[in-house]
Amino acid sequence: MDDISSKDYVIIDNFFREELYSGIKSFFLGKLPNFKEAGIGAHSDFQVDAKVRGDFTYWLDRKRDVQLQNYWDVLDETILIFNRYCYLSLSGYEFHLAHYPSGGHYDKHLDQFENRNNRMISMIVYLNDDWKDGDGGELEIFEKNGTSFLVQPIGARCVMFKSAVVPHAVLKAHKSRFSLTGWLLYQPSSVGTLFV
Ligand SMILES: O=C(O)CCC(=O)C(=O)O
Ligand SMILES: [Fe+2]
Repeated sequence: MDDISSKDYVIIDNFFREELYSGIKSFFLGKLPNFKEAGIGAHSDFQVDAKVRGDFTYWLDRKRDVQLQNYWDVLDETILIFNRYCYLSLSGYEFHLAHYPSGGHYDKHLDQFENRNNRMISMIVYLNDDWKDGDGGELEIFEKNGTSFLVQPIGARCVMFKSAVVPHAVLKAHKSRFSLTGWLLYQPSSVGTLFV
């Protein structure tokens, strides 16, 4: 929490215990046939542009995806911690599973949309069991001082950052890259309307 206040981001390894990790991973693999090509922007701005991003996503729904109950519990706890220690007023979230096939990437961007700024915290947990140097797919985080650094998408690693101020990119993956990515919102996502 101190890191996200001072540096705008935080990286936490082993964010999920083993059992939760494998539950989420098998849920992910089961849903793979239902993933859709991801777009950029919200509302009418929504567009699919493979030049900008090359991932496929599956939006989660707490009521429908009850197999993820333990994950929803972790999320509730995370939101409570942010509200208590960082004085945020988070009251909702939106999450999707993401699959970058080999060759997939995401150009440098911010996670807040121009016409919808309720995304406060971006939260990514990687689901890649044996990611190695050379597999690509690193998350590049751009810091305030103009430098950037790379984060390997290794299993159970969680990256959180302030959605409005931390530019980031996903470098080209050289094999399938899996993640659970979402945003903690200061209003429920229905206010800004979801896209699929
Ligand atoms: O998967 C990642 O490392 C980042 C994904 C991302 O930037 C996004 O979905 O907005
Ligand atoms: Fe992003």
